[in-house]
Amino acid sequence: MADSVTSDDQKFCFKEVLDAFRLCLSENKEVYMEHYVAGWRGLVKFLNTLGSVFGFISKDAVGKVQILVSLLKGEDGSHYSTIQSMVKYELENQLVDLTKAGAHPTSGCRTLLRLHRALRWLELFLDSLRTCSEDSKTSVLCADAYNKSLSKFHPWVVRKAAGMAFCLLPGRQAFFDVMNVGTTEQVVAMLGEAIPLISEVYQITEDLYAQHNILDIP
Ligand SMILES: CCCCCCCC/C=C\CCCCCCCC(=O)N[C@@H](COP(=O)(O)O)[C@H](O)/C=C/CCCCCCCCCCCCC
Repeated sequence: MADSVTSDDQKFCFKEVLDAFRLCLSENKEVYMEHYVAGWRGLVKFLNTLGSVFGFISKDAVGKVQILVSLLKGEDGSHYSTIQSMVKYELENQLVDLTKAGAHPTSGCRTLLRLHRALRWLELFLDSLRTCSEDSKTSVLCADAYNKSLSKFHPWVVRKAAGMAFCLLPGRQAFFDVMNVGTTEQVVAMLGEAIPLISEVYQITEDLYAQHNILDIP
């Protein structure tokens, strides 16, 4: 794993994100933290190509990825090898603030929940990018996906700032070019591979959090 999640010495390549999410699931459907975090690092790399107006989003995502990487590399790292083991360990050891913000603002469960909610936005956004027409506006697709998912967890000021940033998104073709995959047909095919993987990781995490009643960690 590279030292810095902000390192942008490598060009973004969507295949990296696809590979990370492909490696995320174990045979018995546990979600490997190392690959989950690698998927997010790849996505942040893409976000960083969009310019400083997206800096506040990138900063938040990078901060959360860094928290998870620190836990994974820390002395209790063995408990963080999968999302399932993290939830078990943190709940059994009272390391999560369950009802109100308190002693554990950077617990793995809380931090991952924020990224998990954003993963639903990603799934919806990628699906609309995959199926949209050539002249569709990415700003509208992104806002629609956001309004159907992540926005309900954000206060007005964040929703407003995100909405303004979306207006500055490049067009669909520029998106596809930055993905570094090849022709439009190849991009669409790769999105078709990635979306079910992302969706499965999302659903397994959602079910796990629901089962432990931790979908509302403050
Ligand atoms: C062409 C295909 C590739 C598409 C690649 C998309 C790349 C997206 C990369 C990262 C997505 C950003 C993930 C943001 C995580 C946000 C987590 C969150 O909800 N944080 C809030 C709550 O945290 P706490 O305060 O409770 O700790 C925090 O308040 C948020 C602050 C920043 C604003 C987040 C807005 C998110 C908008 C959705 C992402 C839009 C990215 C557009 C780029 C296409």
